Amino acid sequence: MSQTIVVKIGTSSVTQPETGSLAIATIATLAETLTELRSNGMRVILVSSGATGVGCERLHLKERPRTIALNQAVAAVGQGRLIRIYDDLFSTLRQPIAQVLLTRQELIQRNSYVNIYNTFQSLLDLEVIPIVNENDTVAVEELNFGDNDTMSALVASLVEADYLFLLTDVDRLYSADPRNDPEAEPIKKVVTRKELEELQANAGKSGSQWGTGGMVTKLEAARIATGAGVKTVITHGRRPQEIHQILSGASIGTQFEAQPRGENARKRWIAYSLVPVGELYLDHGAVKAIRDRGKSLLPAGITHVEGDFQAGEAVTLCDSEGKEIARGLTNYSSAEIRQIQGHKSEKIPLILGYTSAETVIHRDDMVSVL
Ligand SMILES: Nc1ncnc2c1ncn2[C@@H]1O[C@H](COP(=O)(O)OP(=O)(O)O)[C@@H](O)[C@H]1O
Ligand SMILES: N[C@@H](CCC(=O)OP(=O)(O)O)C(=O)O
Repeated sequence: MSQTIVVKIGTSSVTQPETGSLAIATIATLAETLTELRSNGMRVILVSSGATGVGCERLHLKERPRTIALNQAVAAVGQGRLIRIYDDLFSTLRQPIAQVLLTRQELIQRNSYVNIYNTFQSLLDLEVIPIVNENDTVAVEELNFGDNDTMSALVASLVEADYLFLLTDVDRLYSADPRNDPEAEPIKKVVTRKELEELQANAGKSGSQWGTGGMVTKLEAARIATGAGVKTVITHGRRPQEIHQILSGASIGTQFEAQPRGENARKRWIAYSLVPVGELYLDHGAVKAIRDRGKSLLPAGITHVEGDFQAGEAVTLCDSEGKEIARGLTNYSSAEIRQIQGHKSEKIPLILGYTSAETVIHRDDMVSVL
């Protein structure tokens, strides 16, 4: 079976830091590298940022737009220009590409998530390189990604990629932001979940002027991707050709080992793509049953409900101290759960006048925190 690789390139790499104009040499080398990988039989997806940055340059704006409407308008200007450059370069190399614009909303909806999966498979079977970006022009504020790091990890999980490359404007992750701290130590390898969580706890929040995420979102992307069995590498975007050496085992960038791809695809969708809209607080017995024995959640173990949600939406399950232990899709709305919490399942028809399910969350619809 051929390998699948997802390469994400940030605004800081597709544009010139001084002028904001397109970094043509970088994009050309990236196109050559990805075309070579494709010709070697790999399935390749490119996630490219830059719509807003390129739109700003086209419209002579000196900084990123501060209002949503302006950002959406500027991204619409830049995206066309960006894809045109990619199409020109890849066409010269006789490599067909496709533009795929996604929103978080579509990755939350199970049916559109499955549709996106099928579309990617068809494009990859056709030996096309899909070029993905967030559909900034229609994304709503409460549910946008903002940066493409998280989205590229969800795409890598969706297609069960072997590798995710996060190309940025530093050569790897450091113990602190190297722009501000000359003593920052390079980090070459991250092997365990615990090491990754410690890095996440220490990560600074600053990014470059045009990028949005900084290292915080790259570490979150690494958590999602490695949890889905995808090896993840943070490396310099100005040298895309190094992807070849990394695939041959060279120690370049920061390399995160993949965890075993344990959960099935639907459970990964619940764990990473959904955005929980409420919280259920559980008593000690329910926490133990779920965490240690993988049981379903019954109304008897619920002590408190936060938020307003409908049946079928995603919620977080918390212990009595508010620590998340799992998340899942609820069979009842928040209003119904407030009535049945603390009661045995056989009381549900007496209280509500009907029963939708014995469980509030069935174990098939639940994942423990990864
Ligand atoms: N611990 C760190 N190690 C490396 N870079 C860091 C770290 N913390 C913050 N950064 C900053 O993150 C920036 C890259 O993030 P960002 O600008 O969002 O890039 P991109 O546009 O590629 O997504 C770097 O220029 C660097 O200044
Ligand atoms: N979708 C947006 C991504 C914004 C952005 O700057 O992202 P990144 O450079 O990946 O931190 C765009 O194309 O402008």
